[in-house]
Amino acid sequence: MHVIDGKKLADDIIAEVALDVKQLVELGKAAPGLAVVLVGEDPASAIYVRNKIKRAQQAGMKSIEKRLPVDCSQSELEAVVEELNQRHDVHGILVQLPLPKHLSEERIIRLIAPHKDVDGFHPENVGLLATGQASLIPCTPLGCLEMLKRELGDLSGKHAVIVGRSNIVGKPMANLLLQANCTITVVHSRTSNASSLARQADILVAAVGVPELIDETWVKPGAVVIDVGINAIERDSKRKLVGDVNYEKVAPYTRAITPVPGGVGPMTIACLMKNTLVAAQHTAH
Ligand SMILES: Nc1nc(=O)c2c([nH]1)NC[C@@H]1CN(c3ccc(C(=O)N[C@@H](CCC(=O)O)C(=O)O)cc3)C=[N+]21
Repeated sequence: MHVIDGKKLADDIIAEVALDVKQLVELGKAAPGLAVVLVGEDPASAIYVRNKIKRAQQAGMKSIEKRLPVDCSQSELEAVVEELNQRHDVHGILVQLPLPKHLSEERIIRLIAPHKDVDGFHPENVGLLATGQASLIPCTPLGCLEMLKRELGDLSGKHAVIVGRSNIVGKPMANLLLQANCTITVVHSRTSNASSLARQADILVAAVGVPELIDETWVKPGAVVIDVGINAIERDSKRKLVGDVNYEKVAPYTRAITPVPGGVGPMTIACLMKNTLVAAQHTAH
């Protein structure tokens, strides 16, 4: 068994991106700009945004933050996105999700210019991914794929079981792995025999947001386990981050496993920087 070091891999990717950014700038182009839109103040997003700002700096990118009050209106938020769509110094736009209940995520995502949609959530990018065409690919699944390829090389013929069917992880993960010639099973809350299906997996991706749901009864010995969950829980009156996988119980049976923290999280941010670089490379400015 070995632990996949997402932090180290993310550091390597950021260093590569930084070199490419330097080249762009030497060619007389503007440094890639990444805009993050935050509605309201939630402590978990605060950590995420802080990490993104730090990584953008390391990569030599320009980082722009737009903060809106939790009670802002749909049209106020739309005006911010429209302004960012127009700005030549902004190559990537990320609207932090989830949005407060009174705002429509679908309408906001549709409004983001597809070539600036570094989350890969716009229906145009979703459709391109589903049909195997180049696109901006959601950061978390992209980071997971990178770790899987480094671990296993060619993924052809592997059986991947994905736990969770969200638009931001489960569904794009299934499409990406299908593209990589895996056989895909997606299990979710209505699946009757989820753990026995999971036990057939060569690759198990957990993305449900239920702390430590996956124990050793879900895992075939020698499987590669990717834990996407980042759940803040309280244990022994201390705040702690745990994944969707019960790491202590599962790790001994795996070929390789990602830890939480230090696994998928840092890779998500590294892929966000990579997507922003790609978006900048594809524009004339
Ligand atoms: N439009 C949108 N796109 C997102 O990608 C998105 C989002 N909204 N909303 C919130 C979630 C959450 N998310 C995280 C990414 C990295 C870490 C991360 O870097 N975690 C580190 C550090 C944790 C820590 O510092 O304590 C780790 O797991 O090691 C965490 C959380 C992206 N999200």
